[in-house]
Amino acid sequence: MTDMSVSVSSPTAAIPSKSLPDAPAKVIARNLNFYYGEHQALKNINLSLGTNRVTAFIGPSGCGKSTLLRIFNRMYDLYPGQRATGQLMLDNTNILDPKLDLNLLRARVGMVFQKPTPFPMTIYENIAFGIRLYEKISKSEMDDRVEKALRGGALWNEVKDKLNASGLSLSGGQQQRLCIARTVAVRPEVILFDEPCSALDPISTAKVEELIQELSDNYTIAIVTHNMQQAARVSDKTAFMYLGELIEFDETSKIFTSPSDRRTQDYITGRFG
Ligand SMILES: Nc1ncnc2c1ncn2[C@@H]1O[C@H](COP(=O)(O)OP(=O)(O)OP(=O)(O)O)[C@@H](O)[C@H]1O
Repeated sequence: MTDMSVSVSSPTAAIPSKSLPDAPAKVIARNLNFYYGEHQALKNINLSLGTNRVTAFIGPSGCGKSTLLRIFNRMYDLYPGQRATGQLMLDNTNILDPKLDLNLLRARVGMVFQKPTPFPMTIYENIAFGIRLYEKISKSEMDDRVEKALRGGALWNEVKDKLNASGLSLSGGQQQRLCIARTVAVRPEVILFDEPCSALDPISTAKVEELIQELSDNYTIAIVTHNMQQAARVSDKTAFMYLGELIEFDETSKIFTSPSDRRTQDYITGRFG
């Protein structure tokens, strides 16, 4: 771990906490474009997500961060008129292949949304439900998997005595950790976080950030955030996007201390966005 001092005078930048060696790519985007009907929302994106690394996506509202995240698990497929071109590889799988089994893709690439969205069922069932979609296992194996997932979501100690209570009875921060546990339960390889803390208080935010760092031991993570400090705290690499383009993509410490592009510097120092 290398602590870097922030050389850019900034109201928003924080001290990047880690600098790890490059990891092999888990996801690679080459000349990736995305269209909402006629509107081109992403222009020629080239980047890779390192295996078991955290990649943060930052940039002003409307620059295409969520659009990019939603391509990684083909979420856009649910909506007519939306299409991607170019290449997007998950290991040797072409994510954009029209013949791809989307259920399997979404088991490999899980997603946690901005607003906690537990299913209206018990805490136990919130976890078991997703596992049952993919696997047939005994009750005792399921009990085990549910416990492991809730531990993975850093929630087990808080809910172990009330697994039959409704997921909706939990606090917002607990609900978000339940959603993370639910995602982890199906053993994905990649986890996408779309502004996962924007509805949470600072204590819950800290817990989720800590959890994201722990999860990066075993999962490749992409996170969209408006919070500069959060990007600096949790990510290894940061991508700055602007008007549908990837402007700069580098080590998080580099982006927050000596960005190469003027627009990145202006954004992280709060001059626009
Ligand atoms: N369903 C949609 N139909 C048409 N255009 C859309 C749709 N969703 C997003 N867009 C447009 O695509 C562009 C990128 O939007 P996107 O939501 O990806 O940006 P973002 O960087 O995630 O923004 P924010 O930080 O506000 O969430 C914007 O110009 C937006 O208006």
